[in-house]
Amino acid sequence: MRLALYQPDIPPNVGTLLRLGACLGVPVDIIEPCGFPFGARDLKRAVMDYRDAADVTRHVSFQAFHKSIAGNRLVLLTTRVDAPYTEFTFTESDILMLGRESAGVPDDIHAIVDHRLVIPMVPGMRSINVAVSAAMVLGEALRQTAGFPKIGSLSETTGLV
Ligand SMILES: C[S@@+](CC[C@H](N)C(=O)[O-])C[C@H]1O[C@@H](n2cnc3c(N)ncnc32)[C@H](O)[C@@H]1O
Repeated sequence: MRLALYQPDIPPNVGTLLRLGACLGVPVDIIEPCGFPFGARDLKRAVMDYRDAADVTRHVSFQAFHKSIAGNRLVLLTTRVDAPYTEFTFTESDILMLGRESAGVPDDIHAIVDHRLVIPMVPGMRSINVAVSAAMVLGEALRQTAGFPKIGSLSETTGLV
């Protein structure tokens, strides 16, 4: 399982997602251009010292990213479909892609992904925060594929939170 962030706009969201990936052992792909310098202070504040544990790959473009994942299913989380993620069968090699906070993904990318899933919302609500969306769906995907780290396999805690 991997997470992919399409041209993220908001540094604290990226920091939160890198921390999530570090804690769950899930690599994160960043599809550039980001809407901020990658070393932004508020990204560092959100990722804290989990940055070194995060497995991050930055791609210069969607095309470069797409080429690098050939053979894996690209699963887009989007508000524009009516296929709930709770009814989807995930596989270990799936890549869960999140759209940019301001605009999701463009139509051409929406059209070429392998699967599109929604987190069902109350009518009239626009969208859920991107990091919260990722956490919800990643949790279900890891549960289905027995992909969570094993309890007891984690290294000793540092005393930091
Ligand atoms: C703030 S939302 C972007 C909203 C944007 N207007 C759109 O239509 O995608 C950022 C990203 O979070 C994810 N997201 C937010 N709410 C979601 C939902 N209910 N179902 C699936 N993905 C969601 C999507 O990947 C989305 O592109």
